[in-house]
Amino acid sequence: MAQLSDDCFAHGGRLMRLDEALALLEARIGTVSEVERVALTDALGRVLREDVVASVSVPAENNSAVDGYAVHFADLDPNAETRLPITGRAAAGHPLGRPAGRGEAVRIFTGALMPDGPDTVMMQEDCSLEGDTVVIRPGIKQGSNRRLAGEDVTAGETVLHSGQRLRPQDIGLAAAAGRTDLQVSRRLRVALFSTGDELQEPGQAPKPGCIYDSNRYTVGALLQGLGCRVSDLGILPDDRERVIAALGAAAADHDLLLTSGGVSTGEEDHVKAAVEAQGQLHAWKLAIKPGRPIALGQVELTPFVGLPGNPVASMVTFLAVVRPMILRLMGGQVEPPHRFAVTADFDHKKKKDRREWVRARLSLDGDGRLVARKFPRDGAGILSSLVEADGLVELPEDLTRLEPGAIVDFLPFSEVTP
Ligand SMILES: Nc1nc2c(c(=O)[nH]1)N[C@H]1C(S)=C(S)[C@@H](COP(=O)(O)OP(=O)(O)OC[C@H]3O[C@@H](n4cnc5c(N)ncnc54)[C@H](O)[C@@H]3O)O[C@H]1N2
Ligand code: MOO
Repeated sequence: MAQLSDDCFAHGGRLMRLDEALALLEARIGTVSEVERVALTDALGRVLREDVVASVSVPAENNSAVDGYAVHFADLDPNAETRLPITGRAAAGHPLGRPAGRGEAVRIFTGALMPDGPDTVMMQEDCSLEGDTVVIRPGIKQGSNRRLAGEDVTAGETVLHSGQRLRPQDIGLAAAAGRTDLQVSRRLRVALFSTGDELQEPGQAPKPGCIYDSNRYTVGALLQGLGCRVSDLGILPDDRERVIAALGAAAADHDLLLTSGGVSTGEEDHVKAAVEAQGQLHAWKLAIKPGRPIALGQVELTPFVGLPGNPVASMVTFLAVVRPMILRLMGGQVEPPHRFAVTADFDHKKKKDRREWVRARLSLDGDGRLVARKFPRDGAGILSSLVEADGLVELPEDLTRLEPGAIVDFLPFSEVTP
């Protein structure tokens, strides 16, 4: 289960660009090798670990796309009404059972097998009936309203690729292609802790100077959204021996250890010492805002990530760094999430060489353009700003000044959270 080489996160200590951090992680983190077979009903969100080849064509045979009448196009008068006798009936799952010859019209329903012979289907709204005769207006094209065998999927075609995270439509296509189960990465086992003497469990009577632990809930939910099996190991006490024991025990049966808090200076931090006692720890300073300090390391050969304690920093750093890392561990394709061009309605000054994300809400302006409005309070501790926002305006490293009206990249939360 070793996904790491020894001391793989070593880095010089200077401010690191996000691209550099991601490239380093990509180079040094491997994929958890174990896979499992799951029923299609359990496959949502899992990372596919096989190519799926269709065993059948979809549709398997030519069928009708509408309710109407199947006819031979050659029987239709291009300039005048055509009258044809209705000689049979084909419904979905109930084929005509014989070829239909020239001069016949077969009553047909959506999804019904096209009888041998007819090549065109007249929609019933475009016909009228005179007893058992259908009256067809001129003007239809040959082959209309017919779905051809294999027009969706051809037998033997690869319809899904190893590394995809399975969405509802992917699972539907696997079913259409004849599959009942899929080979996926086994769930990643992630141990999640919070650290900090000021933290209390929600529900406890509030103590002076304390706050309720929110990061463990935000990060736990992000992990669940990625399909991880999360071991919620609570708030770590400020007791070095217990932290060493807790991290050591978790390393034995988890693929990733995740904490939040205590990564900036680390003086009072037993987590740092506990990781170092059993592996290595490297404090990275990323050229990003919010976020910046992040600790990467390993306990034995299990990767360890210490997220910054500030709630906004912890979620944003998770999305920017830990999410791609988890996708990689799961064997998923790590493609950058889609950003969308929107108009900024705010001005913003920023430091050069730093990637910044501004929490923003989208609305339509009078001209129908999508406009990103900045959330007024932008501290790294303002968790409500993430709740109010639809996503993040992403400002690149080389930008120093943003003027209202500028076109910016918008990263909706829906691209990176469940
Ligand atoms: N002298 C310096 N001070 C700070 C620096 C720095 O470089 N030099 N960096 C700042 C930045 S940026 C951040 S982010 C924080 C990171 O601090 P830590 O990761 O060490 O986190 P803590 O000090 O433990 O906590 C920071 C803040 O977040 C609150 N917190 C922590 N855990 C949770 C939790 N589970 N749920 C909710 N809130 C949490 C904690 O109470 C603190 O208010 O450091 C800056 N300072
Ligand atoms: O990581 Mo810190 O948020 O920039 O406060």
